[in-house]
Amino acid sequence: MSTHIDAKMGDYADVVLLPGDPLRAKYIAENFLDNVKQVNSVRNAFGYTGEYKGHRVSVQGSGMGIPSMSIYINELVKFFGVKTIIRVGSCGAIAPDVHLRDVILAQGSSTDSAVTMNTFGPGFHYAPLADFKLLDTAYHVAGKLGIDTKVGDIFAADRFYNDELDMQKLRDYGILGTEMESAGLYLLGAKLHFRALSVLTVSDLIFGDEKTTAEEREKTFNDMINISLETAIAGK
Ligand SMILES: O=P(O)(O)O[C@H]1O[C@H](CO)[C@@H](O)[C@H]1O
Ligand SMILES: O=c1cc[nH]c(=O)[nH]1
Repeated sequence: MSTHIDAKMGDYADVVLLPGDPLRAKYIAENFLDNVKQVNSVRNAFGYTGEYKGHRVSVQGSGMGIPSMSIYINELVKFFGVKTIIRVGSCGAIAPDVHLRDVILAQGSSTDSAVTMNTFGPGFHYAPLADFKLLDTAYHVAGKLGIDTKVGDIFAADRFYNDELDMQKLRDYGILGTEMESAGLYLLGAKLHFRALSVLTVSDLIFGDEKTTAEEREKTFNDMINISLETAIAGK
């Protein structure tokens, strides 16, 4: 076991879907996986391992924000041998052509988090990127499933509530949407040598009033889940 995960080596598959919401992890395990075993419940950060089309896949809740997510990623990779992590998250739409419930594949993630600067020091601005093969696979898998995806840069915000940020400027520079983890996921992917991708569903509009409910965010983002599971087992 590790500090925040009460499992043993071998309990997790080498590929893990990582939603922020532990109840989304439960929903995925109960509705998409066969032969499911719960492998973590410490702090109610639920983790499960099961089978998708005969292949072992795990799903683990990461909590909100880079600090919480980084704890789970470090422990999954260092103590449980995880090699591929696909975040399945919600996000707010920023770009004008991104609509409620659209699926975004985050090719890169800008951020106002200090993690990149604290890693490299001032004056160097690291560009956190998705694993290209995973991204390419997810894009083509989505096409085969008939699901349209938007691919590009997203913004991993350090704060959910932030009055000081100029969202219009992010829109002007082509940022598709905002969430709170992907830059940290991609930075850790590079550091710890695992494959990383964020697949996101638009849960609300930054420049509009439409939004999904908490229950919808937990239980209805099936396009994102199907793309991610098919990507997880592609080539196996
Ligand atoms: O739906 P999840 O995966 O938690 O992702 C988004 O939702 C949370 C904020 O409501 C943040 O974690 C953000 O990144
Ligand atoms: O982090 C998030 C998630 C969903 N919507 C937002 O605006 N921000």
